[in-house]
This record gives sequence, structure tokens and C-alpha cells, in this order.
Amino acid sequence: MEFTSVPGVGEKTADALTELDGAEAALRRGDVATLARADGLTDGRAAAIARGAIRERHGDPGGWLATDRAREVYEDALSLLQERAVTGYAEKRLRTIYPSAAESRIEEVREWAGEAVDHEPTEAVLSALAGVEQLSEPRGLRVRERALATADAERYAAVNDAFPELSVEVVEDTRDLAELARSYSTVVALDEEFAGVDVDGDVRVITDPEDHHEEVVPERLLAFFAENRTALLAALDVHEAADIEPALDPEALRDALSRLDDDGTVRGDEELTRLANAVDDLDAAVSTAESVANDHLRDAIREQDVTIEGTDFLSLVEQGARVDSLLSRELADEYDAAIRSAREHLVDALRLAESEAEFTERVFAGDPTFPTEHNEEPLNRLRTELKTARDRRAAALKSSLATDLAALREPADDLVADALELDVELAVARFARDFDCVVPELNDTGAGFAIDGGRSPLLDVSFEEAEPVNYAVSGVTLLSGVNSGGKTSTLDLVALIVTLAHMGLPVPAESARVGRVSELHYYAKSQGTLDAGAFESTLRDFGDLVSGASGRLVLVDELESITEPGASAKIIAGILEALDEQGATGVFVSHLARQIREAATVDVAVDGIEAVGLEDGELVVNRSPKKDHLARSTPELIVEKLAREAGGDGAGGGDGSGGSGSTAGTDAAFYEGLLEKF
Ligand SMILES: Nc1ncnc2c1ncn2[C@@H]1O[C@H](COP(=O)(O)OP(=O)(O)OP(=O)(O)O)[C@@H](O)[C@H]1O
Repeated sequence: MEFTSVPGVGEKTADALTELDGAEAALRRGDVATLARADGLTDGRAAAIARGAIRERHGDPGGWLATDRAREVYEDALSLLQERAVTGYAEKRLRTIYPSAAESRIEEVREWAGEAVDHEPTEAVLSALAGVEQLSEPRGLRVRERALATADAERYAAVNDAFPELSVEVVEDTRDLAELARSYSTVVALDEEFAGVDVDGDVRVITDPEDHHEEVVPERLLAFFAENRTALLAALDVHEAADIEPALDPEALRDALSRLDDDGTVRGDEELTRLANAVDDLDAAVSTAESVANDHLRDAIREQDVTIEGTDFLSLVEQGARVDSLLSRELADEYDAAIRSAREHLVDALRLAESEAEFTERVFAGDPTFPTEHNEEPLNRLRTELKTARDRRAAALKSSLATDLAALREPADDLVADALELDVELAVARFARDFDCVVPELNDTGAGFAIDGGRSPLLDVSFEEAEPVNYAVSGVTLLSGVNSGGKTSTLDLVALIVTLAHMGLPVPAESARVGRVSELHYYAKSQGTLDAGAFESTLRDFGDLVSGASGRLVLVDELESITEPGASAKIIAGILEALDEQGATGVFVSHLARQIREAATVDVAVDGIEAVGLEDGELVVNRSPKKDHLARSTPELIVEKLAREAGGDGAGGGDGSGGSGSTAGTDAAFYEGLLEKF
């Protein structure tokens, strides 16, 4: 695959991806965690590249999130999803779900999410997921007892790369090969010409080592499974807890892992244990066997009455302390018995097999002596015999276990990938459950939106306290309302629902209909009057906005604060006119709704978030904007309240506050006058 064809991938990144194992599959799967392992790629870049690949597949121009505030809302939505993922993998992978204008992309995710929300996020699955992580390849593995040999220099380079764990040697001829076979337990010759040559030692010919990893370097597979044991078993638990079909036979994996030690060796083989112990205990056992024989002889000598002939006695005296002949004559039987018990001890202590036991005949043998000693040379031969048998056994076991594991290697990748993917799906399922989500209806471009019972998880109150909001807009509208009535929160809710819908995900509402939009332009409230430069650049932004492509959703929060109110109203009116002509959908929150409407040459719709009364000095608000209704502002409400009280109307309207400032006796006309000005 040409990585440079992916949007955002330059030559350098393409090189890094080429170096990365499985980069293409990772791009296809949106596996950000794997992509992030490429040299020099951060998680963020890896996610951007994965999104680039998706965009390319769907012909998606990107840029749906057109403003900072729109991007913030997306990031907030993403955080809510990521908080519900257990694994780092899923957290990263969720970044590939992004809002798009491409119908095929949205459909793809909708279909996926439709199945995802059916998963039951049980405690058992979630806790099993905690143990799952991406599988890692063992690093720095070296195998010293085996070498590869070839007479072909080109082959040498390729094999050297393919088997970094082994020494690869160039051999000219059979003599070189024989020499090599003396330095290694096993030599694997790669050239056909070495087939059938007669060389001492363990020399095998394997011409296609790349297809026989389990034989050439079984340690690689063993180390891989040993290193990833926890993740693999956890992935099995996830499948069992979630009742989904695993990519491999669980029993086969569990059985293979039970035969594998953490250091990558084979465990549980009695014969290997016997041989390894025999090698380790050999010297100690021989020394004990000597003691056994000598104790036996000492006892025998002690109990023996020796009659010695004069000539023998003379020869003894003449020869110094040599008693061997005497020993052999007088105690031949006892000596045999002592030697026998020494051999038996060795055989028993080391649990020697019959063929190995034969060596003990020569380890303890020869003319009777006291104290008796073992023979070094046969002992060394026994040692070599045991070591060779141990190494052969270990190699055969490794190879056989590696053969079993080789069949599980690819399914193991799938097993873990499926568990991790389930985590991504469960994050969506939990999001949908936690925020009472529904699958939104997606309509044609320009159809506006209609939200029923929308509840925002982005409020500064808990989700349980979020009051449901109904709001529908088609075309361009102004949203008026009391201070702190929830205007900004309504824009946030609309932005969130429209963004999630364009990500292909369920939305937090009882029902929602969302017209497809090409871009989301959401402008947050400005923090105060802008200086001339900032004001100019903001106006330029809106200039670009109104002359841009159609089908946009434009959400603007109190644009009036950028400059003085009179000018603001005119500017906003102008923008609304242009957007209206463009057929865009837009909601502009403003306290200047009346002035803007007056300044506009087209009919501008105005919706309002109304205060339904005052309770304990607090406004009671209907959070759902009322259609075609200019809501009174908070100052207007207060003036109205004062006018009512001054006019002898009492503390009506469910006020109940009483408040500190009773207006009784004050000039009702003043408040009436003020009220008329609104
Ligand atoms: N749907 C809702 N459910 C529960 N609480 C809400 C809801 N909407 C808003 N609120 C609460 O009201 C507070 C004020 O909301 P918000 O800032 O959206 O009002 P506003 O009308 O934009 O205010 P201002 O006119 O000052 O800009 C929020 O901080 C939140 O606590």
C-alpha cells in the first residue's frame, strides 16, 4: 500500500509506517495503538492518520468541525466515551470515530454502533478487560546453542534479518560445517547441497527456515506466548464472560500455556526434569556413592580377621603400605559389594535410565583399593551423555510445544484484537446506557434539527439533574431568554447531538431528527468587547462563513458582546440574512433579538427560553425554548415584578420571596414607565 496516499502522511511518516509490522492492517482497522508504535508517531498523529485513511476510503474532505468550540464539544464527547473504555487501546481507537459529512462513513459507524449498544457491559467482562493489552513481540531474545549456516552470501543477509535471535554463519564447505557443529548443539544448514552430508553432531538441513520458525527458532514462539500469557488468558476470560466465540480453542491455548514456563522454557516434563537434575546433582551423587562404598568397606575390614602368610607380610613390609593385594584376596567379595552399592546409589540418586546406568560400571571399577575412588573419564562421559540427552529433550519439547503454539499464533492476535475491539464497543454501549441515548434519525441536508427530551451530559450539574429540552429549528433563528436560562447549554446540547449523530453514534435524547450538515460552525461567547483588530478578524471569519459552502450548521453564542450593542445588532442581522439566503441552519443566542429583528430585511424567527416565575428569589425556567417567542429578559422580568408590587398587585406570580425591598409606597409610575421601555 502507498502510505503517502493517506491524507496527512508525508514521506517520513510513510517510511516509519513501512518499517512497522502490520501497519496496513492497523490502518484498515483503525488500530491507533499499533500505528502509534511507528517511529516518531504520537498517539494524536497516529489517530489523525487512521482518520485520514478512513476519510480516503469514504471520499470525505474532512474539516466537519470548523471552529474551536465545535472541536471542544467533540473532544468533550470523546472524553465521555473514553472514560467508559477499560483499555488504553480502546481509548486510542475511539479517536477514529469522528464527525463526518460522508454518508457512507456515518452509515458504517451507525451499523457498527447498532450492534455495539447490544453488548451487556457486565462487571465480569469489564474486570476481565482490565487484564487485556495489545500483544508484544519479545525483544532481545538470543539463542546461543543453535546456529544457521549457509554458503550463499545473499541468503546470509536475508536470514540474518529474519532470525536476529540466532547466529548466522557463512560456511564454504562440509569441513566448515563440521567445525561449526562442534561449537553449537544444533546447526541448521540452509543449502540443499548440505543434505545428506556426514558430519558429527546435530546438523539439520532446512532450506525454507522462514516457513519453519517453530523448528528453527521455537524460542521465539515460546517467548511470545510466555510474555503475553496474562493478556491472552484475560482475553479468553473476556470472551467467556461476554459469551462470544473466541478465535481459537480455549482448551488448546490453556493447555499449551500450562506447559510453558514464564522464562519461555517447557515445564512439567518429568524426563527433562530428571535429566536436568541428574546433570546438576552428578558430582554430589558420585561423592556420596564413594562414601557409601568406603563405609561399606570400612565396616567389612573392621570385622575381618586377617591371617597373613609370612611371605606376604614380608612383601608388605618391603613395599610399604600397599595392601591392595591383601584386600583383593581377603575381601574380594566385600569389595564387589561395596562397589555395587556405590553404583546403585548413583543410579538411584540420579534416577538413571538403563543405558545411562551402564556408565556407572566404569565409574566405579578397577582393582580393589581403600579408600576407593571413582574414575574421572567415565564420569565425564556420563556427564556428556546426560547433558546431550537433556538438551535434546529440551529442544524436542520446545519444538513440539512451538508446533502447537504456531497453530495458535495468528488466532491469538485475533483473540486479543476481538477483546480489545469489544472494549471499544462496550464504551459506546455504556455511553448509550449512561446517558439514555437513542439512535437519531438522519435527514437530508438543510432539514434542520428536532430534539425531544434532549439531556446534556456536558452540563455543570449531574446528568440526573439535567432537565430534558425539546428544541427544533429549521432555517436560521435567534434564541432569546433570561440570564442563566440555559441558552448556552442549549447550544451545547444541539452541538453535541448533531456532532454525535454525524459520528454515527446514539445521542442523549428521547428522540432526535438531525439534518445532515456539511460543517459545524459553533462560536462560543466572546469574553468581552474586542479591540479593533480582533473585531476585524472575527468579522472576516463570518465573511468567510456566509460566502462558504451550503449545508452548514451555525451556532453562535452572544456575538453582540464583541462590540457596542447598536453595531452588533446590525452586524448580526446582516449575517442572518446571508445565512438565510444560503439555506443554512443556524441558532444565534442573543439578548438583542428585538433590535436584530428590526435591523434585518428578512423575517427572522425568534425563539425564547422563558422564565415561568420566581421562586425564593430564583427564576424558574422552562429549559425548552418556546418557538416564535421573544422571551423577556431578566431585567424586564424584575422591572415587571416591581411594577406589579408597586401597583398593589402584591407579591404575585409565585414570587414568594418577599425580598428585602418591598415596593409598596414607591412610585408605581416609575416602574410602569420603565416597563414600557422594554
Ligand atoms: N437543561 C438544563 N437542566 C438543568 N440545568 C440546566 C439546564 N440548562 C442550564 N442549566 C443550568 O443553568 C445554568 C446556566 O445555563 P446557561 O449558562 O446555559 O445559561 P444562559 O442562558 O446561557 O446564561 P447567560 O444568559 O448568562 O449566558 C447552567 O450552568 C446549568 O447549571
